[in-house]
Amino acid sequence: MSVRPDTEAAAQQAANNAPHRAGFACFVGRPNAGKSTLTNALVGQKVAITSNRPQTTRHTVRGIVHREDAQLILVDTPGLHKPRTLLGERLNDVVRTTWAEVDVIGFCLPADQKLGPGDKYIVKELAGIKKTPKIAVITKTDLVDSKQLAEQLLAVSRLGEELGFEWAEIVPVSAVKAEQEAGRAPVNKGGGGRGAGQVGLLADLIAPLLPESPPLYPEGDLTDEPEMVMVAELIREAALEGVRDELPHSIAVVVEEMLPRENRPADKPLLDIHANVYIERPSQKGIIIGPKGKRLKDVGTKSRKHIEALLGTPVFLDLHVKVAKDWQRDPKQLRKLGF
Ligand SMILES: Nc1nc2c(ncn2[C@@H]2O[C@H](COP(=O)(O)OP(=O)(O)OP(=O)(O)O)[C@@H](O)[C@H]2O)c(=O)[nH]1
Repeated sequence: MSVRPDTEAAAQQAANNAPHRAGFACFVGRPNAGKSTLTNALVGQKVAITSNRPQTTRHTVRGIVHREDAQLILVDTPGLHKPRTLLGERLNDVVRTTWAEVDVIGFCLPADQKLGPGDKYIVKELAGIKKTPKIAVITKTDLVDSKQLAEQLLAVSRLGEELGFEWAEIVPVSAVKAEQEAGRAPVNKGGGGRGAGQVGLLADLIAPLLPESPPLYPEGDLTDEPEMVMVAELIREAALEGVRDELPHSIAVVVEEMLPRENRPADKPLLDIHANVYIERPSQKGIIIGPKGKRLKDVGTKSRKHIEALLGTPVFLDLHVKVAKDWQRDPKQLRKLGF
């Protein structure tokens, strides 16, 4: 008999005897650091909104990783940044409140970007949150060679020392590699995903840092974000694609209504979704709608596909573009738009 099965059996035995753990973790880092992509890779399904534009994550979206030994609830926060508007200030408050409440904080630093003032600003703020264990996650490792990666690992370790604390762990990951491996070894369900992407390893390292607790969510739940908010985020993500640089921060989406279409045969259900895309100025309307309405139509087609995948039902999506004048600066409008 080979040694390996015995070792595996022993590990399994230990896992069976170990107390179950459950708790919250959040990923922080500069915009575009790869936080949402990492959340999705850990959960194994698209729950957080990703885009190659900074600051796309506005709502706190939780992804839930179910494992034999632990349940990890991931809270995805917006990036911390210098506030220029009322919205910016509120977002930063959300971030700090989240940090103080979670069991583990993962600081994400892209492997291909020099550790800069933005990262130092965030880590300095993190150093102030003494009791929460902090893990440094070097993301996007597929974009660099081993020498560059080693330098980044050293840089982040030194930054911790400079600021007077020690990282609980420093882990390099690649969500892209993990995704490529996903077909062979899913991370969710525990046990899989220990390949070159190292996303499963990250979950292994976070799990022991969580408090002893039975699962907090039923197995199979991947997120507790209300469906309407998730749907709105999927539409906003599609609306952000390919628009001019100044526009992303001006787009908000509110789902007004989600109702099953009446008198449909039981095997052919249809969900009617009415949503408004809000922009700040009338001049932005043309950009969103596009020539002969083509852009808006594309936004509808694209987001509908994602929504149908999320909800598991065919959808009729009715999109309207509305102007909410200077909504980012107006407290009343912000409340109405869900901030
Ligand atoms: N090559 C590579 N690209 C990645 C990886 N992870 C994320 N990206 C890309 O990096 C960009 C930003 O990723 P996000 O996950 O949206 O980043 P974020 O930190 O959530 O961004 P904000 O929501 O703006 O804070 C996207 O274009 C991703 O496709 C990775 O492991 N490898």
